[in-house]
Amino acid sequence: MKRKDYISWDEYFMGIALLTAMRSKDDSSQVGACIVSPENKILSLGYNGMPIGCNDDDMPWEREGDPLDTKYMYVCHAELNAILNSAHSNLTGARVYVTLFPCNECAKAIIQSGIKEIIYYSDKYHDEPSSMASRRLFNMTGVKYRAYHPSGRELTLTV
Ligand SMILES: Nc1ccn([C@H]2C[C@H](O)[C@@H](COP(=O)(O)O)O2)c(=O)n1
Ligand SMILES: [Zn+2]
Repeated sequence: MKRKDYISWDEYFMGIALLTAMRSKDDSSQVGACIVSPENKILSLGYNGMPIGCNDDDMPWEREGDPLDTKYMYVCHAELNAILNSAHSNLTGARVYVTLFPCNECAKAIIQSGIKEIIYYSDKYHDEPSSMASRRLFNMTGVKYRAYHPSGRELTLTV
């Protein structure tokens, strides 16, 4: 008999985005992104982290203070990393599952890459100018976005 309690595509890909986020060294926000083709094939993954070659232990992870001593000047966002990690894939018509709604910089990269849909888990910066600009960009360019509605299913991994 065919199993009935298999996970949905949305649960599967958001689950992978959440797992990918667990690689992040950022203390306050761990973000993961999973880019998926129209045929439901995973094209790329990314999480927020320092650029290749920068030692995580030598970089600032602070949120406040002298801008040069905060993480914001240096960290690569999950969505951008996922796009850059997919260098050999065509992202036209793809969708991205991301654990945090994209900032305006990632919104620009998403649009330019050809990704057409965003499924996001958290929208905790909804009222920040960065999120407002992202929505403006997505609305103008026809990129769809929707909140992920957690199914409540608990997935346990023993690693
Ligand atoms: N869509 C986003 C938004 C933010 N990030 C990264 C950038 C930082 O590492 C962190 C946000 O830190 P916070 O201001 O919450 O302390 O998340 C991202 O990867 N994608
Ligand atoms: Zn971003």
